Amino acid sequence: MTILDRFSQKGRVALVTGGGRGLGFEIARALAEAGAHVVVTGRTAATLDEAVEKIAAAGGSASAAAFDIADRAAQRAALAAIEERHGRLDVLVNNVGARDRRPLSQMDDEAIDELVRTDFSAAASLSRDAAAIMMRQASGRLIAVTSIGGHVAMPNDGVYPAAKQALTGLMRSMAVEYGPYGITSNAIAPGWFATETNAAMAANAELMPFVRQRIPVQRWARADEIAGAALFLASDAASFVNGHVLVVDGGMTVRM
Ligand SMILES: NC(=O)c1ccc[n+]([C@@H]2O[C@H](COP(=O)([O-])OP(=O)(O)OC[C@H]3O[C@@H](n4cnc5c(N)ncnc54)[C@H](O)[C@@H]3O)[C@@H](O)[C@H]2O)c1
Ligand SMILES: O=C(O)[C@H](O)[C@@H](O)[C@H](O)[C@H](O)CO
Repeated sequence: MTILDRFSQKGRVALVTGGGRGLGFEIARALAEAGAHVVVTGRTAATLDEAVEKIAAAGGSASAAAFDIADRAAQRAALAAIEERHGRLDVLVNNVGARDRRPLSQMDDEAIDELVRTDFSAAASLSRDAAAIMMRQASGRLIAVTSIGGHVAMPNDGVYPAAKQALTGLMRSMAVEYGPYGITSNAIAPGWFATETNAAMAANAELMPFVRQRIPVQRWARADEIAGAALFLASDAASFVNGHVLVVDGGMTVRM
């Protein structure tokens, strides 16, 4: 077996939440290109169908499951369908993350709860139920897409960084709890990526002096620059990497 073989996802089944667009789509595309069957989830069936078509057109294998990530019954149904159809689940990427760019002082109780439910609690229940399948196989990969938000905080960004840090803490607990069962848990913490959701900010020329000053590589990341980190953590090449946060931010958080 060569080192490149250790990156292969052949014969594996992966579930990528929020895989219809943005970073989730790039992660799904990479896992499929490496040989996995990838199930992408999200709320909009048409977006997911388009993602599945793109992956299939490139020779990959994918299917879609449309549901709100916070809907626990729908989560369980999606996992049951994967078990029934494929008999296994090798990789879970908790990529869904809602954004609420408001200071805490402007967020009411419902807004706080909703953000935590979507960005943290949904990943906790889905990971628990996915890990139950992975424990029966004695192998699996749990990957959380967190953020540099929380390592550092932006003004007017009240709760999102806290939800992402909660997800980081969960990843570490899972690394300890599930490590004995052959399941690794890791996080990817992206910096500033020019995905659809950031399109207006990425196109804003007034922000570029800040970007050049704060990000050592002096630019926004392309969405596909997340893919290598995800494939690595999902692969046998990362078999002894457990409980790690892989920061992908062009050096933004290490700059004084
Ligand atoms: N783009 C960045 O710069 C950046 C930086 C750090 C972290 N992140 C994180 O990376 C992840 C992907 O970000 P992105 O830029 O691709 O954003 P995005 O908004 O395009 O992706 C989020 C995905 O999750 C889905 N989603 C959101 N709420 C959902 C819900 N309640 N139920 C089901 N699906 C839901 C969206 O439809 C979308 O497919 C997020 O967790 C985000 O917090 C992004
Ligand atoms: O943690 C995050 O999700 C990121 O920081 C993103 O929100 C953006 O890249 C940044 O805020 C600039 O728009």
